[in-house]
Amino acid sequence: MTMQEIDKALFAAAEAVRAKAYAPYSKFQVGAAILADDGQIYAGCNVENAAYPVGNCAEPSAIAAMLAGGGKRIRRVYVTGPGTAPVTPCGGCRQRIREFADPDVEIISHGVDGEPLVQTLEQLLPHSFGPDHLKK
Ligand SMILES: O=c1ccn([C@H]2C[C@H](O)[C@@H](CO)O2)c(=O)[nH]1
Repeated sequence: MTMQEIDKALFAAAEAVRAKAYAPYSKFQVGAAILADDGQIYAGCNVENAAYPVGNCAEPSAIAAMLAGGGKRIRRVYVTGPGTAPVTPCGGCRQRIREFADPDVEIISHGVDGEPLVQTLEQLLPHSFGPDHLKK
């Protein structure tokens, strides 16, 4: 598969799961799709809650799907949401992606009425703290 075909598949997976997002409070449905080290695509949506702070973003849902499906490392991420502005992962999600991705992994942020924005994890989360820091 070419990179273009991979991104097309990631976009389609993010959009398919975004339609199922549970976002009755913000009405801001988000989908995230991960290409994992096993070659599979794993997707997840945001899941809000009446107790607002315990809702979760689409990215951790996709990470959970990856782990449940047998994937171990993140090779590429595609995030879709409403509007024209690129839907970039929030700070907490950048750190969650960091746990499973190398610094050069590209994250594509796409407000579906606008253009996709491609950035590396290093760009989104410079000088990050990660698992290596805990190794003696
Ligand atoms: O990258 C993002 C940004 C926002 N949201 C969700 C959280 C919340 O449910 C809604 C509005 O912030 O969008 C995500 O899932 N991922």
